[in-house]
Amino acid sequence: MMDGHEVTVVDNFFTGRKRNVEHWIGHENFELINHDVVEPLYIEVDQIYHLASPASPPNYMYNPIKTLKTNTIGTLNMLGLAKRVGARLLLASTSEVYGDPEVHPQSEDYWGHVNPIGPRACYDEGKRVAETMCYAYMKQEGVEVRVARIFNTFGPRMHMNDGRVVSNFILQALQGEPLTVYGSGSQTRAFQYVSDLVNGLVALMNSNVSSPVNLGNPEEHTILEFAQLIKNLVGSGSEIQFLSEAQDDPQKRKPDIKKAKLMLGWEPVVPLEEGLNKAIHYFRKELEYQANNQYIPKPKPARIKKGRTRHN
Ligand SMILES: O=c1ccn([C@@H]2O[C@H](COP(=O)(O)OP(=O)(O)O[C@H]3OC[C@@H](O)[C@H](O)[C@H]3O)[C@@H](O)[C@H]2O)c(=O)[nH]1
Repeated sequence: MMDGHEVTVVDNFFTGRKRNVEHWIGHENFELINHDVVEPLYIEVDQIYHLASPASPPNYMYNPIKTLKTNTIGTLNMLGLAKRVGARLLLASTSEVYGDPEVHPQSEDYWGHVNPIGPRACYDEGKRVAETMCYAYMKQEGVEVRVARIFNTFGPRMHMNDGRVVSNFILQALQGEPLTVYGSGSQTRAFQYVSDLVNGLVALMNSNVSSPVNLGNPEEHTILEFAQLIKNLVGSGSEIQFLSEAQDDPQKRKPDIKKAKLMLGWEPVVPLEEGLNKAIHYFRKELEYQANNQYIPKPKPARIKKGRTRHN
């Protein structure tokens, strides 16, 4: 919008919130539509960032059929829209297409190791078939597609109840509650800050690279190291609590970003601690906001019917 583009945001608010975009409402280049991409959408656009789908494991597992519909029917609808209006479509795919990887770090030519009937399948397989659909539309219909395989990302405006590890640990540390580590904590992840991802998505959309590109920060940590880091940054006395391991949890994950560096001239620039401090600041404010804006329903006073005076 700041570059002069007109932006239409389409959201069904399943995991998104109007508060996240309220500062744009009224801007001449901004429009917000409450719509679910599982239903067809008729608008005129020249670029489509197809970001729909819950991305947090507890959210996408909450209603796996809906997750599948969003990633299959929703993707078909967005590709149909792209075909009709001649728009370019960028699919937000995921590092989860690599499943519990047997290759480390993961580069784009790795086909992945996914359990097609496990609890994560609605998302992993949903995104895999969404990629397949993109390339079918590209080959058969000439639709221009871009595919970003997004690795773990965090930042301000994540939902408090998102359920992913960064928001969970920060909120737990801020509230003095135990940091919940699933399994031994030896599994690894690499976290990128949201502004790096946004820059990568825009660079990919405007590039001529139609094959999949990893977007992530390659700095890898174990989840236990990560819990300790967040505890220190918050200055929290919270304990670390070990809970049972999540089923099919990928044991290691780290992006190989050579392709993004070479073909997009992109790489993450926000250091982990700087990004985490921004997220911590945001969640501190959110907790204050929540404490001051609790909606406490007041019981309605009983309606007393005016009695009629009976005259005999
Ligand atoms: O409270 C928690 C939450 C999570 N974890 C662990 O932390 C690791 C990261 O878990 P998250 O839920 O944040 O995210 P995951 O890496 O499992 O999945 C994510 O991967 C990449 C994206 O495409 C997706 O948005 C998301 O599915 C996992 O090993 C998980 O078991 C905890 O130890 N404690």
